Amino acid sequence: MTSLILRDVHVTIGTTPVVTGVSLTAPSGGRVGIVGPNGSGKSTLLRAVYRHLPLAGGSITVGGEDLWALTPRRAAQLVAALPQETRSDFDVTVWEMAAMGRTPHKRPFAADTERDVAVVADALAHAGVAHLAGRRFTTLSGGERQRVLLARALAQQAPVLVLDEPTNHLDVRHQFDLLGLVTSAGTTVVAALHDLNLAAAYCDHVYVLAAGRVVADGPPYEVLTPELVREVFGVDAHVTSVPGTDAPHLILRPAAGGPTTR
Ligand SMILES: Nc1ncnc2c1ncn2[C@@H]1O[C@H](COP(=O)(O)OP(=O)(O)OP(=O)(O)O)[C@@H](O)[C@H]1O
Repeated sequence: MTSLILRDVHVTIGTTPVVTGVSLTAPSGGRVGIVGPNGSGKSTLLRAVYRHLPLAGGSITVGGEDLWALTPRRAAQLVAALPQETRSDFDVTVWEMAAMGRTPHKRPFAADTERDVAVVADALAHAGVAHLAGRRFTTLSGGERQRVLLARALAQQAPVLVLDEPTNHLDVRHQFDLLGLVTSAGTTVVAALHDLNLAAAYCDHVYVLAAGRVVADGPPYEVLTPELVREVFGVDAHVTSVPGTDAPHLILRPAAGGPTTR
């Protein structure tokens, strides 16, 4: 089991500081949500965690190891990602796309072992896309692609899973299926989510980003208050609870008196 700890992380794009001093802890097996308005830096932060963007300051440790000091192969053994956008012009089959998740566990150009084949088959089945295994990835719908990319991430068998808007493109049932699947496996999960109710239902800790900084964090019922939602998102929220749980449920509506801007 593996924790993920970000300390005072800064990420700069070009000359623009986009993430400015974010500290975040995902304990081993924890389910951490990142919410925040468009452009608040969620994807940029997660890109630093799956090493697509370098740190301009701070540190990220995975299971106590300095993520940015690891080889790419070792880092990919520890952190798997479902990014928000992935090139969709890969002319590969669904099976081949999911099998890419095995790369960090294999020698270059090595053939798949029986175990690789079993892991890929299992990942496709869990993501609900085993029936698509022979299809070209480019011919899939947006939601089908998303689930195949989830299968690729699952096949990676990393103890930390980073999800950037994983429910984009998914119908409601598949939203529940995906989040239920990734949050029930004991994996450490960090997910950027736009849907506050999904964040509340599936995460045990939520970080709220605004303008590249954490403005609040804690259990969803402590953090996702009407005051915070109004302040950060500029909308009104009525908070109820999901029966039988301590997860808040937000009924959102346009702010009385018009939108506020940040
Ligand atoms: N390659 C880039 N070049 C210039 N600016 C960028 C680049 N990538 C991101 N940004 C800017 O950085 C800021 C944060 O973007 P980011 O994608 O991290 O936000 P986000 O919180 O994930 O937003 P969203 O909810 O819209 O997905 C935005 O203002 C964005 O325009």
